Amino acid sequence: MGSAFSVVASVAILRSTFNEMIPDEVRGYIWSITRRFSTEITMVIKESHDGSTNRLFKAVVTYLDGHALSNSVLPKRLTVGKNENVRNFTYGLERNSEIVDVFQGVTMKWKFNSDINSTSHFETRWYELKFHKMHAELVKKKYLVHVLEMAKMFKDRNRIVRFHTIRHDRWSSSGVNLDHPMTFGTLVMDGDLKETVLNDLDCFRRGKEYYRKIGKVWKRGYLLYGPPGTGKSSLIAAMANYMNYDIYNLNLSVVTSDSSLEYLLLHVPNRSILVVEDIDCSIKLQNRESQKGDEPADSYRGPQVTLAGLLNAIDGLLCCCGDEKITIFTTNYKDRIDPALLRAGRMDRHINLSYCTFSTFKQLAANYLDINDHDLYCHIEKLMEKVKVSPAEVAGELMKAKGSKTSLEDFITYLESKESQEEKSSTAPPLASNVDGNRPEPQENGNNISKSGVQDQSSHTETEAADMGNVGGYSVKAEFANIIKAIFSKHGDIAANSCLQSKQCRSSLLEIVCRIIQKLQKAKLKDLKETELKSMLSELQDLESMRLEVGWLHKRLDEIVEAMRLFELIAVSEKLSDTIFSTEVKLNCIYNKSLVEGLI
Ligand SMILES: Nc1ncnc2c1ncn2[C@@H]1O[C@H](COP(=O)(O)OP(=O)(O)OP(=O)(O)O)[C@@H](O)[C@H]1O
Repeated sequence: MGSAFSVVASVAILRSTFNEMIPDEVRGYIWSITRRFSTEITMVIKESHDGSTNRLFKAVVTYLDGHALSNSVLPKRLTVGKNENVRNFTYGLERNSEIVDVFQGVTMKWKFNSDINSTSHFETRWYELKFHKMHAELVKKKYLVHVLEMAKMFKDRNRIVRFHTIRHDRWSSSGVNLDHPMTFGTLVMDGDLKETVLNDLDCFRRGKEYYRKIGKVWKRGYLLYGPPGTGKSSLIAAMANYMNYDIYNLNLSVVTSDSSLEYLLLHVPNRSILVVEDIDCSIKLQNRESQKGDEPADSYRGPQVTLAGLLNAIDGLLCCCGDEKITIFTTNYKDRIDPALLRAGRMDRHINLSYCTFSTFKQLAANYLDINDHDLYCHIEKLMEKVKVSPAEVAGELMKAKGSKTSLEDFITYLESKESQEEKSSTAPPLASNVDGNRPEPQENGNNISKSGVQDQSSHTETEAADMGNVGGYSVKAEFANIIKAIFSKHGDIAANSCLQSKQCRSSLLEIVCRIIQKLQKAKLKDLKETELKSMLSELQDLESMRLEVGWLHKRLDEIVEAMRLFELIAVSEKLSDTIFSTEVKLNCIYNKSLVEGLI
């Protein structure tokens, strides 16, 4: 111990003697010689660069906090804090402290420095990055980019989702922290619906290159539908937390004009979720002209947004401005929504959230009561086959009492009283059942619920699949399931060799093929427009560049184009020769036939 002290003391004496005795210029020269033989390079990353804030400096702060300070041996001193808008504690280096990061097996030494100007008291801060000079290319080309990318990821992960509302036709300036506890861990869903939604979101998040490649705006639209209390708002919160996107709540009833709506939508930033709740109610707006006519001019206080305005604003925004945006519409009455709003490209996925099944009840009981099984479950299961009950109702009942047995008993009483109420109402004369007005019962599957009110579990599963079908492991809209089956049986799995790896992305490609087939199925040659054909052909080219085997469809489209041209020629020709006449007879066959005959 004593000898260690004497070594340190001698070094200190030597250093001060060196500094005092040797003039500045000579010292500088000696250091420059030493540096020449040094194997290390030092990069200095200052807080400001070329007179403006240095993005790299900010990224280093976040990177070291999120990566190096959590993965390496901690320095002896570090700073720690927690700001309002972040989820976790944030750590940083203290002045003059160092930390080592390892990237692709190479050691990167970071040091934080700061200096306070004695007159202006202005603090200058900078980081030093030291590495062996043989790794200079690695640092320049890869490591710094890695720091920037990781910092962005850590920042996104740590930020709290914010909720924005509208005030005077503008988004509230910074919104409020959402801090909603609902996650995909606590949200209960039937069957593999949760997994399907998660896969869809993952695929979307990773889809930047894919969307760019196929020339589409990077956006996704979801329609959540189902009776009240089945988890539509909860799913939105879970999605926002999962994606870490802010929510922009578009309450159409407070927007005063179509142009304000356009402005609002244009100012939804990237990586956000735009939510329009109860879209069926908002869509009544399209009739405001007629409402105005029925009422005195000054009594009309209704919203000023039209359906056309909404469609334009959504398409305008999504087609040209911004990236990575999700739009969600919710409704209790899917059949009341104008089909224009639901068409593919606007709402890509229709997700049906329905009444509780016994399986979802068990998930809720596990969440709320910490139990996985109970003697009373058998009785509950039988009752739930007869009584429709929403997750919100189950949650409400399970929260009432403390003990699990009491809770379950109370829940049974609740189900029994619902059952007897439903029996009474189903035996009541028709007039009596209409006494409460003519608002139909909300749809759980896009169809009216059966009169007896008994939840038919099998039809529930069937109709749920009506929105998300599964063919050969591909999750596609059920309306496309039969088309895909027909394609696969004639041409095999045309997506098997696609350059896209995930089934979810391949499913989206298959849906594009189905959409083309569907258009052809509906159209006759005389109705087809050249522009439509061109857009189908360019979609096919995109699909082929993704190595989808659609040559057979391409060939048919070429034939149709050819037939169209010939027919136009005939139509303009004044002199019909015999040959042309016989061609026309042939063409007329195509003209009146299904355009997909023999194709699949
Ligand atoms: N699927 C679910 N998983 C877990 N909890 C749920 C679920 N659905 C509903 N709940 C519980 O019920 C409450 C109300 O549900 P939520 O507001 O999400 O339903 P909703 O479908 O949006 O209803 P509404 O159509 O009336 O707006 C939630 O706060 C949550 O506690």
